[in-house]
Amino acid sequence: MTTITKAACVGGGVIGGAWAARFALAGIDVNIFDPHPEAERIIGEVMANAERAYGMLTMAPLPPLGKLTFCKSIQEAVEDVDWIQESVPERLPLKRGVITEIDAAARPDALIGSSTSGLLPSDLQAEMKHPERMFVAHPYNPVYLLPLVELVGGKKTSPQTIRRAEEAVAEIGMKGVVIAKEIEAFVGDRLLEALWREALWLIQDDICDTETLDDVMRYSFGMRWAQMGLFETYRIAGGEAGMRHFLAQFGPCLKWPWTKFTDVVDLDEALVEKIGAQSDAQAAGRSIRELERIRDENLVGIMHALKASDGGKGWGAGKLLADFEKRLWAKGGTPSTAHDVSGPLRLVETRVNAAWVDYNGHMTEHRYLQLFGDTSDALLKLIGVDFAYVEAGHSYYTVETHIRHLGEAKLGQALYTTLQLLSSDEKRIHFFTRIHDAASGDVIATAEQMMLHVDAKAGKSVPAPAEVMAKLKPIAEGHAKLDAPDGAGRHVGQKR
Ligand SMILES: NC(=O)C1=CN([C@@H]2O[C@H](COP(=O)(O)OP(=O)(O)OC[C@H]3O[C@@H](n4cnc5c(N)ncnc54)[C@H](O)[C@@H]3O)[C@@H](O)[C@H]2O)C=CC1
Ligand SMILES: C[N+](C)(C)CC(=O)CC(=O)[O-]
Repeated sequence: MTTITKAACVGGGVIGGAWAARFALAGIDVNIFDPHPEAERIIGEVMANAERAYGMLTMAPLPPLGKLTFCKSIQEAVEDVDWIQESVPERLPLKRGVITEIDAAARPDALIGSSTSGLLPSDLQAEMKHPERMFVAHPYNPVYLLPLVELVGGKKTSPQTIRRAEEAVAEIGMKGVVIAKEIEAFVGDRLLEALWREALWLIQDDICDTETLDDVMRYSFGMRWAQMGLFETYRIAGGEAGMRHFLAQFGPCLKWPWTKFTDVVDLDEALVEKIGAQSDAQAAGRSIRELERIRDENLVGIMHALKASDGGKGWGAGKLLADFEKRLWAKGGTPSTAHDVSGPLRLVETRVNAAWVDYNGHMTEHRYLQLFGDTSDALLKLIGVDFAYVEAGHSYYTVETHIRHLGEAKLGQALYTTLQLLSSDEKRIHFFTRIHDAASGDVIATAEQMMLHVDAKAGKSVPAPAEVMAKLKPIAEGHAKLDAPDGAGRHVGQKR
């Protein structure tokens, strides 16, 4: 299994910055080289949006955020990393020069992916000493949310490189699709170019403006394409007779004058200005960062819908997200060292991200419950109730929660949680969790909760097995010596 422990991004614009966010959110440290004087600010803003998006995307325990290091040269950025992603502007001589420089400084076993949207990998690797480890890894914007990477090898790329790349991107929640033969623009951009060319003609010929064209897409086939591609969609459109009927009915239309595919519109000054003005009007004053946030919210919603599809098994990008989360749950929260049971267990470290903040400017209610839930999940992992245990048919369910809010948590604030067992037996675990401000240690919220051990299929509580009880025992014994927490056993009510 190929995993990336450290990555480098050469070029940190729209795509390089979002690659950096994808890596960092998967817990990978990233070196960045980009000569742009404001690269750090720009990537910082992309990171903020990406963290906000992941806060909405998943409740699975993300690894600690990878560290971003801004480097002064390509050599410094790439010399000690496993994966280098080149994302400099789309010009062959520039890209080839940069990739050749990366090749000279990188470890011979490091993988080198190019974000190019259409250049041939054979052309990019032409001057490399170790071309066998170079390939196209073409992502889609925003790279931190859209999971696809087209993996395209050149004449000198080894099959092993493509296999390693496929494995490595899977580990960061992406779907590597291997393109069988190199061709300009690969698969995705060939399709997009065809659509884009036709769209430009429709604007040039005053058939519609940019907003109308976008409405035609987003209220119709745009919605379809997130969940089924062209062929699966058209199979259904063929009715009960399926694809063959569809081809018989609509195949001949391709010969009618419905498209102008062979002609490329002349993007002269007038057309550029026309599209620019229509696009400005469509944006209605929203900044690019605002539009990115709206786009991200929509994409997260779509992925959540797809995750619930096919009777809960997940579909397409939603199934991929579910599988990624399984891996995060399997890895996350697993204690690396034995816990000291002479005090409350310190279990979760986190930071308030933008998606957690409400209109009052502080962490919103349900995110407290999420943190309490993450903490009880961490306790369960500690006593052997992990993903495999749950899949085998048993689990703990929370049956009662009492939360007290004692302070506020603001955007970016570092927090940690501690958990104290109050009592336990074969069926029940009664416990008290505190959320602390990481800087001062002050308690900002507490929860008293009860969990029941259940047989999930039978839908009833049953005694936990001996191996779980054996792991629970030392914690229970240690915590039996502690004073009852202030606030335990409280109920909601006014003093009369
Ligand atoms: N923007 C998009 O929607 C997509 C772009 N791509 C591909 O990603 C690549 C980058 O495109 P964008 O990020 O959109 O461009 P961009 O213009 O936003 O970013 C390019 C960055 O490269 C930096 N740069 C220029 N020369 C450099 C050098 N010698 N070394 C290091 N950095 C250098 C620039 O300062 C800039 O920050 C292109 O190959 C493009 O085809 C791929 C998928 C989608
Ligand atoms: C416009 N583009 C060719 C750079 C687009 C892409 O390469 C993929 C995308 O994200 O649309």
